Amino acid sequence: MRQVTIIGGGSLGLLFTHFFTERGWDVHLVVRREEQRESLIKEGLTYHRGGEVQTNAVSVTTALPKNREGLFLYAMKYDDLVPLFNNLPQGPKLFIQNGIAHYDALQNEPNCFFATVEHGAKRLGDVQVLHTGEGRIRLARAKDEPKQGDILQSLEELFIIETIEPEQLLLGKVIINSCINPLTALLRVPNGHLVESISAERAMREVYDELMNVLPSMKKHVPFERVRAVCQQTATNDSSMFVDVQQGRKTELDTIVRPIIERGRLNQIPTPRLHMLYQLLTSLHER
Ligand SMILES: NC(=O)C1=CN([C@@H]2O[C@H](COP(=O)(O)OP(=O)(O)OC[C@H]3O[C@@H](n4cnc5c(N)ncnc54)[C@H](OP(=O)(O)O)[C@@H]3O)[C@@H](O)[C@H]2O)C=CC1
Ligand SMILES: CC(C)(CO)C(=O)C(=O)O
Repeated sequence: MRQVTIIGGGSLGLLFTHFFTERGWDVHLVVRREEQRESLIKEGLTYHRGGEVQTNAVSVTTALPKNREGLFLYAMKYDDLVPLFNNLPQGPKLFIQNGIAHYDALQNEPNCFFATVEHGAKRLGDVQVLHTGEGRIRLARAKDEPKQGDILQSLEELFIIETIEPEQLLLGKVIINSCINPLTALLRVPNGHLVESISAERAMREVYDELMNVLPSMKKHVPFERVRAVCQQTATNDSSMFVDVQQGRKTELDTIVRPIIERGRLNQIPTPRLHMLYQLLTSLHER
């Protein structure tokens, strides 16, 4: 049977637990808190989508079980992933975080795969997840990567497996997130505002142009029109960074914006706008 171990029982971890369970996989979830483990054992995991509600039993522990085979899917945020870098299992590992700092750290590690998730999910407490938006799950398989035939093939029912460098795939999302997330978080507006206000759109364009100075080869993959389209398609959504700010949580700036500033610094390309956005948002949780 196809086995997957999902580490992290937050919004995406619970969504993927549901996705794999309903496709008949042997799923095991690793959560951080005993309280969440007990609730999941007692109540199962409930998935909500529109009017649809499904509850399934979950196999769950607070520590990574020994002797699990198959895929290990890491579903926590970047900051919580960093302490695990030195203790990753040997088998195939899949990372679905936004941003790119995890790729920068793990790119030379064997058996690591990287995906971007365009679905939206919101955890409703410890045992319920709301599927807020459908989208693609794109998994990068580099051209020169040794064949991981079985494991990648078995993911095809859920993921789009693309022959693309993981860095290019992740940068595509980083560009969109860098244009939209910091500005919406600072202005405290939903995504649509960035194309509804002339001045906000100009500011977003300036951020985009600065990103393209650092990543010129990405312009053809993510033209400015694509960023505008995401703002329009998600017009009423609050970006994840705006939600983090509303809830007083640390944002994902260190994996979304900071790696671009670093790439600029390495190539002597100034990034004053990104630097300013980074400083302003960082200051919010330094109080
Ligand atoms: N939510 C979404 O719609 C989307 C999210 N993403 C990306 O996916 C990543 C995860 O986001 P999301 O699911 O929303 O985040 P959440 O904050 O909802 O969930 C993260 C979960 O990881 C758990 N966790 C942290 N450290 C560990 C650990 N060492 N062992 C086990 N569990 C751990 C947390 O536990 P605890 O509950 O105890 O804090 C929490 O439940 C982010 O990079 C995000 O940007 C990408 C696309 C869409
Ligand atoms: C695409 C976007 C901006 C949608 O809100 C997103 O991924 C996020 O909020 O992090």
